[in-house]
Amino acid sequence: MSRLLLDRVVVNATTADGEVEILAETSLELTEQRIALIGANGSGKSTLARLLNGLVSPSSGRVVVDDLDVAEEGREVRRKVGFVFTDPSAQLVMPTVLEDVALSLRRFHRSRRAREAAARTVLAAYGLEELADRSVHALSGGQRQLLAIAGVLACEPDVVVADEPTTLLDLANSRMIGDLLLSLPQQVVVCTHDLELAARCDRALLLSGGRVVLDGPAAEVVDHYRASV
Ligand SMILES: Nc1ncnc2c1ncn2[C@@H]1O[C@H](COP(=O)(O)OP(=O)(O)OP(=O)(O)O)[C@@H](O)[C@H]1O
Repeated sequence: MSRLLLDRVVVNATTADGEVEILAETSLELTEQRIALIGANGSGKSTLARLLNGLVSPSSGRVVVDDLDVAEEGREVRRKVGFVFTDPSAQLVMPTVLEDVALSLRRFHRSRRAREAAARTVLAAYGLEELADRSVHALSGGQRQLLAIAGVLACEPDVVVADEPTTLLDLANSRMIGDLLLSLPQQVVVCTHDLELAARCDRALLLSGGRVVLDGPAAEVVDHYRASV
């Protein structure tokens, strides 16, 4: 597993009311395979998740992935840490399913032919091969999220960070995506309101008001959170 380190990280944001703290000073070391970030809307889960691949920068402190400082080696870190958004449309940019996965693979294969062949293999691995020539806009929500995750995994990241990946999905698709994420060999950090999914992780962090207020075995943290709301 990778070692994800937050060393005295603070995140501030500038708003109409001036500078506000959205993540209070946080130091953490994440080495478990499956880690859930839970807590109410606006508690700071996405901010914490986005720090891990440089989508959010700390106002002070350091974020280190293995031995890479995210502020200095963002490009390398983004190769190591794949990010799955709540809304897969944010990461599907090409007209067809095949072209979209092929685009993710441009770092691995120079020729278009090789990229498309590799993309077909990726699609087959996720049961999406029959949709190869379909428009990405003509997929169901579950298919779209599966495709977005396949595109991230095709780049062979060591860590997958997923920000509420099941929020827009129905029950069956949210189970399918949750099961997939938890079955990955990679390290997975998932922000979620799905407490069943969170409880199946190894470790959970409960956030409230921009702070980690509880951190421990996932089932215990989830039980505590359920009892407190
Ligand atoms: N760039 C920003 N500028 C101002 N405020 C921000 C910014 N980013 C986040 N915030 C605020 O910081 C707080 C934490 O936001 P964050 O998105 O991390 O919460 P969250 O726990 O992921 O919420 P949700 O469950 O609703 O997605 C919220 O009050 C949000 O409005």
